[in-house]
Amino acid sequence: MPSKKALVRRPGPRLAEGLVTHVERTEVDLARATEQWEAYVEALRTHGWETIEVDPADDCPDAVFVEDAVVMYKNVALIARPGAESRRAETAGVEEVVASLGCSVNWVWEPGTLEGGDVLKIGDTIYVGRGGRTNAAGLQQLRAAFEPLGARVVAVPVSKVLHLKSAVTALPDGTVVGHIPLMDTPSLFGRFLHVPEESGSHVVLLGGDKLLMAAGAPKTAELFKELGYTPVVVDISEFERLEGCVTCLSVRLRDLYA
Ligand SMILES: NC(=O)NCCC[C@H](N)C(=O)O
Repeated sequence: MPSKKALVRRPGPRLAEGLVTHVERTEVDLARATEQWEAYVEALRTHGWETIEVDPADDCPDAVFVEDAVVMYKNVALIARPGAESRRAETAGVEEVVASLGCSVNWVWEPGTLEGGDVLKIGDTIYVGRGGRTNAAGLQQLRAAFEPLGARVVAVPVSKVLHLKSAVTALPDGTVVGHIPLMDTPSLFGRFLHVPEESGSHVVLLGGDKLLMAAGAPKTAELFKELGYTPVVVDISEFERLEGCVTCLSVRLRDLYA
């Protein structure tokens, strides 16, 4: 039965120490980030999502980017093993919540590494970025967990951005949207639409024609409007300083069994 729950995790006191890899470090304003996070959560709620707060992991500066800790497919949660060692302690709290929601739980094991930001699901096709945070063993373990359940896993090289979903996400009709300069191999995606801004590549499907997007992509929002979608815009500029995007601040649970 379709469910509309979303995991979120409040920004912790050490947010400003979060990792940066492909961007220069700039100062993060924690108070402003917290306001932006609250508005993000409110946007999910306004569009019918019941939000569930995962317990804080205050020693982990990047814990707010909760999508990296788990990958959901059907009722199965694959607990990630972050490629960034400083993020490994984030997964325990997420595991507890998905187990309490009745998910079947599976894990990525050493030597595998995998972060949820590298996983883009479009129906039963699961694109997995092989890049700085997800290695070949992690990818293979995801295949072993999900292919027997009916998924088709497509590996995608990622070298220019942090995660696959820093470069591409998908519209409700399955069209992949991305900003070509950030992509290694646009030709891997069957139906692809280039968008004019980097953060225009990031959409969270809220249901129906509603697309949650960052305020930093006004031209892309216009393009999506012309295609019949309704952008729901949130300012996440403090998270963008740490290479975060709208997708990484939540995990939507759409196929809970219970
Ligand atoms: N899925 C995502 O896009 N996650 C963003 C993670 C940003 C964090 N500063 C990191 O480098 O791990």
